[in-house]
Amino acid sequence: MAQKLTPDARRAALESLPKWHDAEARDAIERRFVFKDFNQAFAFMTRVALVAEQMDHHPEWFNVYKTVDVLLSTHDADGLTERDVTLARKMDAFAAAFGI
Ligand SMILES: C[C@H](O)[C@H](O)[C@H]1CNC2=NC(N)=NC(=O)C2=N1
Repeated sequence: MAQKLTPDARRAALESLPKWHDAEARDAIERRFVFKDFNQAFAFMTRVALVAEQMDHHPEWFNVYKTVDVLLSTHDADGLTERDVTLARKMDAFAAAFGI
């Protein structure tokens, strides 16, 4: 089972994920993605969904029109693990393909 990141590992992970920030009141990280339109936002979500299934690791997210708010945390560990960092990197790569 995935282990929670130590404070040092957590700090290093966040430094390597400059577009993400600590969540309020949870051991989790968050990022807001704002796309050109809903079509691109949902295309992004579709691609992420397929990878999440492959990883068996799923985001907590909220979509309104072209905005996708994402929170990543590992429920089984009740906190941030390497799986969240991996998924964040994949999400950043997908978003970069849409120019954000
Ligand atoms: C049964 C299933 O493998 C587990 O519930 C998986 C599913 N997706 C998950 N996603 C996240 N974010 N955290 C988990 O602990 C987790 N566990």
